[in-house]
Amino acid sequence: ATYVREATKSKPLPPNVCEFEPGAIVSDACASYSTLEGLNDAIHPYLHSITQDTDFFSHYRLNLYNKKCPFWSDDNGMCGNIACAVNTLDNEEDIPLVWRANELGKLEGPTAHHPGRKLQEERKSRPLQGKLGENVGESCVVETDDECDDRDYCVPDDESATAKGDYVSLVDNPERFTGYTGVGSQQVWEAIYRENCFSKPPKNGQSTPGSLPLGGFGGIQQNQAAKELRNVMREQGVQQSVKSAIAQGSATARVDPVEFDDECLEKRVFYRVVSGMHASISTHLCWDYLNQTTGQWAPNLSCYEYRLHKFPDRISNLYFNYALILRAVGKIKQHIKDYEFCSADPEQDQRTKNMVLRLASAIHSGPEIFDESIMFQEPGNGLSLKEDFRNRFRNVSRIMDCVGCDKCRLWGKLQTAGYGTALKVLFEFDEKDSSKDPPLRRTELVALLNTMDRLSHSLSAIKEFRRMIDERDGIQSTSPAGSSSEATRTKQLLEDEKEDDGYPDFTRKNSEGLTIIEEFWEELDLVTRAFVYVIKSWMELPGKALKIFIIEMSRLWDYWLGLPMRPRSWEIRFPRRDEL
Ligand SMILES: Cc1cc2nc3c(=O)[nH]c(=O)nc-3n(C[C@H](O)[C@H](O)[C@H](O)COP(=O)(O)OP(=O)(O)OC[C@H]3O[C@@H](n4cnc5c(N)ncnc54)[C@H](O)[C@@H]3O)c2cc1C
Repeated sequence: ATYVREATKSKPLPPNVCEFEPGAIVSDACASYSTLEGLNDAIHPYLHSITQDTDFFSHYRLNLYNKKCPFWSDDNGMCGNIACAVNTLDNEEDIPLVWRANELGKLEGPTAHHPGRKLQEERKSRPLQGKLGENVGESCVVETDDECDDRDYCVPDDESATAKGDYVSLVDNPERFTGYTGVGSQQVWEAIYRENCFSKPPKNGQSTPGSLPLGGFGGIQQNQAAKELRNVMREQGVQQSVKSAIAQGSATARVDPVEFDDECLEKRVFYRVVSGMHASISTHLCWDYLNQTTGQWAPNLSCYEYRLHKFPDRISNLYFNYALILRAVGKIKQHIKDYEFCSADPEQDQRTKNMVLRLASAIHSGPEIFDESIMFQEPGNGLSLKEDFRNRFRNVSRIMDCVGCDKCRLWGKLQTAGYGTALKVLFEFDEKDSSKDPPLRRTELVALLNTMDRLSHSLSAIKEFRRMIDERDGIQSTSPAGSSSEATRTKQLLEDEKEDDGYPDFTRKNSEGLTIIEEFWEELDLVTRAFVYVIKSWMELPGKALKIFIIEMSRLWDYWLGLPMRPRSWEIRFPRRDEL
C-alpha cells in the first residue's frame, strides 16, 4: 500500500542523533523550528483560553453518528472502549445560547423564510431583507452550513439538509488515548494516505477502494498539475526558505534536515498536511495516555519515542502544519473584524471577538512564516492542481466517517475541517479586502482555531517530551536560540494589548451586610480607584501617542523597503453607550 511505502521512507534515526536543529528551516515553510516554538510559547496560553473558556469555541456541531462509511462496511472496526465514547449534548438547555441561536436560525417563521443559495449571494449582507426586524444581524441568523461552496476544501458537515447535527462540548471530550487500534484504524490511515497520489494514475485505470476519482482526474491534466507543483517546490520552495532566513538575519539558515524523494514533489504538501495531522494525533494520545495498570492518565515517553521521536519527518510535518495554520489565522483578521459571533449576550460576543482579534494581531505570520502565494500560480488548462487538491481533501473528510471510534472520529473530523478551512483561507481569501471572501461558517471557524490549539499543544508536548528524554539521558537541555526573544516579543505584544483592552474592575467588592461606615469606605475606595485610573490614563496619553507614532513610522519603513507591513497593534475605539 502507498502509505506503507511512505512510512518506510521515514527511516528511524539511530539513537542520540540530533533530529532537528533549532535554527534549521522547516522545509516548504519559511520559518525555523525555534521561531515557531518561540511564537508558540507566547500564543499557546491565549489560544488555550479561547478554546476552553468561550462558549463559541468550546463547542462544535457535527454529524457524528448518522453518516455511513462510504467506502467499506465498518462493522468490524468499531471501538467498544469507554474512552472511545463521546458525550453529546442532547438537551436543548445544555447547549450554550450562542449555539442554540444557530438552530433557531434554521426555523422557518411566519415573517422570514430561509433564503436559497442564490438569494443569499444576491443579498449578502441582508439575506432576509430586514424581515426579522432592523436590529437583527441577518448574516448570522442565516447559516450556510447546509450547502457546499465550490471553494470549500472539506465536505461541510451538514451536507445533507435532513441531517441532524450533534452538539458536543470539546472541553468535556478531550482528544487523548482511546485504545482504538488494529485493522480498523490501520485501514483508515491507509485510505487517507492513498489519496496522496497526484502523479501516478491508478493501475489499469481502476480506482482503489479508498480513492474516489472525483471529477475524472488523470492523464494530461494530471501531469500538468504535477508539473505545476513540482516547479513551485523546486524553484521557489527551498530557495525562498533560505532567502527569507537570511533576510531575517538568522545565523543558522540551514534547511530542514528532512529530505524528500525528488520524484514525489507534487505530492509533498498534501502528504505533509496529512502526516502532520497524524503526528499531532499520535502526540496527544501519547501525552494523555491511560496507564492500564494504575488507571492513571499521564504522558507516556516510550509511546512518544516509538511513534515520533525516531521519525524527524513526522515532527517536521507537524511544524509545517503549524506554520500553515498560523498564516491562515493571521490572515482572517479583517474577516473577524466584520464577523458577528451571534451571541445572545453582546458582552460575551465582544469578549470573544476581542480575544480572537488579539490572537490574530499577535501572529506576525506574513509570508515570512508561510508563503502560500508561491503555490498554484502557474496558469494551467483544465483541472488545476488546486481543484485536485480540493477534491482529495474532500475525500479525506469523507474517509473520517469510517473511523470506528466516536471520540477519534470527532477529533478527526474537526481537524480535517480545520485544515480544509486553513487551505480555503490561504488560497481563497484576500487579506486586505474581505468583501469577496467566501463565507466562513461558524463550524469552520471553530474547527480552525481548535486545530491550531491542537497543533500548538502538540508543539508544547513535544518540547516537554524532549526535555524528559534529555533528563533521562543526563543531557543539559538548552532552549533553542531565538525562541526566547520571539516569545518575549509576542508575549509583550499580547500583554500590551491586554492592558489597553482590559479596564479595571469598578464594581464593589462587598455589597451585602455592610454597616453604614463600611458602605462609606467601600464607596470611597471605588471613587478613589476610578479617579486614579482616569488621572493615570491622562498621564499615559503622551507616551501612548509616541508609541503609536513609532509603530506607524516602522510600518512606513517596512512599506518603503517593500517588506510586508506589520499589522497595526492599536486602534481608536469609541466608548459604547453603556460605558459612558
Ligand atoms: C482519524 C483517526 C483519529 C484517531 N484518533 C485517535 C485518538 O484520539 N486517540 C487514540 O488513542 N487513537 C486514535 N486513533 C488511532 C491511532 O491513530 C493509531 O491508529 C493507533 O494507536 C494504532 O497505532 P499504530 O502503532 O498501529 O500506528 P498508526 O498510528 O495507526 O500508523 C499506521 C502506520 O502509519 C505510519 N505512520 C504513523 N505515523 C505517521 C505519520 N505521522 N506520518 C506518516 N506515516 C505515519 C507508520 O508506518 C504506522 O505503522 C485515531 C485513528 C484515526 C484514523
